[in-house]
Amino acid sequence: MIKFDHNAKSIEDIVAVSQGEQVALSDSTDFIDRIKAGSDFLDRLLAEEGNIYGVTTGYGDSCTVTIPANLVKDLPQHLYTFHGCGLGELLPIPATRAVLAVRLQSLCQGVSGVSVDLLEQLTRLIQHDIVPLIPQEGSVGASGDLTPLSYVAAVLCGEREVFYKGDRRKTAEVFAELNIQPLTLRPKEGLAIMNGTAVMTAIAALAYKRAEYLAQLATRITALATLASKGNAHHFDEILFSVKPHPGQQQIASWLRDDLHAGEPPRNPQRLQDRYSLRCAPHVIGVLQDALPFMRQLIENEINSANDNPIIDGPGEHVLHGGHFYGGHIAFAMDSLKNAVANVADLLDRQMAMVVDPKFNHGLPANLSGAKGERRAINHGLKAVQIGASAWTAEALKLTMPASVFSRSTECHNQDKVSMGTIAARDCLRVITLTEQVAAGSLLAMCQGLELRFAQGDIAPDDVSASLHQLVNEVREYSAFIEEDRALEYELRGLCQAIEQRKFYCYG
Ligand SMILES: N[C@@H](Cc1ccc(O)cc1)C(=O)O
Repeated sequence: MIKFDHNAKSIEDIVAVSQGEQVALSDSTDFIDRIKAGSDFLDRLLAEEGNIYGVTTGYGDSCTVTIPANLVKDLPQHLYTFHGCGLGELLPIPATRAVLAVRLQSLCQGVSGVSVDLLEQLTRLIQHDIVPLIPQEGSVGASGDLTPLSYVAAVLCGEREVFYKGDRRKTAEVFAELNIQPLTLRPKEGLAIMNGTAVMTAIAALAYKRAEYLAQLATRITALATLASKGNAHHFDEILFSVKPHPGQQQIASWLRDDLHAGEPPRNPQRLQDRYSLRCAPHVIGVLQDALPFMRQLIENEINSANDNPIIDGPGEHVLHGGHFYGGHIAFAMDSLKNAVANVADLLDRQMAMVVDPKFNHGLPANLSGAKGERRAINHGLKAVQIGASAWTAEALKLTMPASVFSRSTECHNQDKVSMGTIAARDCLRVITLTEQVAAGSLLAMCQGLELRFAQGDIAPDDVSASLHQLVNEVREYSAFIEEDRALEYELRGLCQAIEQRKFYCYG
């Protein structure tokens, strides 16, 4: 159970909610007073001065338009209605639950001028697992995720559609069934829901966890690849890495040493220098590992921020106009993360290319085929999986073009510099999915390679660390050693799902 109030939430909290963890809204008087201070101040200001941006004016470039008093109450509904123009695929359900949690956390900071009723309604959606249908496209990520978040606003008010208990339903029907009253948005509340970075930030939180796991899994795959290709474990030597003090890179090298039991480096190693995809693995995966703490800081700061405009300082009685809906930090995090992750895809793809190729694999059969005798002639082992990995890697690399550099001036040049953070986040998630596919193919190849070494008597099973045996055993629950050709799609899909769900035990 995750309690929402003004206290900070971690990436892990958001991921837990995305996966179904239950939530509650704090009922502490301190918290409720904090929220009420903002909405009460807005009420007073409206009564006394009668002029607040986005409440009695049009939005964005239309802020010079004055709203007649009798139409002020209709304005929030117009905001989410005219933004109901999202296109593209729907956001998956877990990501949408994360969006709800991220927006709730931002509004809980108590500086968006919203009512406790609104926070309760948002909490109710998560509690009943009522998930708005949100089309993914149409946000420039700087006036917040206005268009996708309009779907959250509309659903809170009983409009548009939701997923509920596995079905796509009209929100109004589901609310009626559960006796939930549609919300009528108060002045400023439409803006408060929509004028922020919740969609890109939610996707970023999910991407972070998967990328963090990929750094570990790629390390363990590299250990298997080193054994399968008779590589030199002393490339990961402790003294060697002590003189290049990137902590993440050192961590990867240390994990590799543990997995490979590498002891004192021999004076005359048989193989002096492996190719870079083995020798420089800590230098490639290490970039991702070293980037993670900074990525976490960017994402968690955004989760715990008031990303809205205007900011309502209830106790101090200020309405502060700014640009906190601008998703530049998430855009940078996602543009950078996808680059670091795609490099890991490329590394694994190169390792696989080496291990399946009898010109480079130091004595393993072509394509790692496990077939025997004359049947070798018709069996092609992992040939097509390796071709697939090349395609998945190319697609991942192609998507590394930064989105943030494609800022367009939009909305009558009011939004003349925007973040494109949501596009960056969606690309990052796609790059991660493709890299997980490459990792799945690599797992098949490296487990097969190691077992072939056992069969050929090149390596004694007892000389291999328990951690690597455990990974091979776990992989074998999804896919057996390949002796005769078989169509591997469903086994690969199973492995991909297991990777996405972080099922294979890595380094704790
Ligand atoms: N994000 C804008 C408000 C806005 C809202 C909706 C729009 O369609 C455009 C602009 C601001 O706070 O300044």
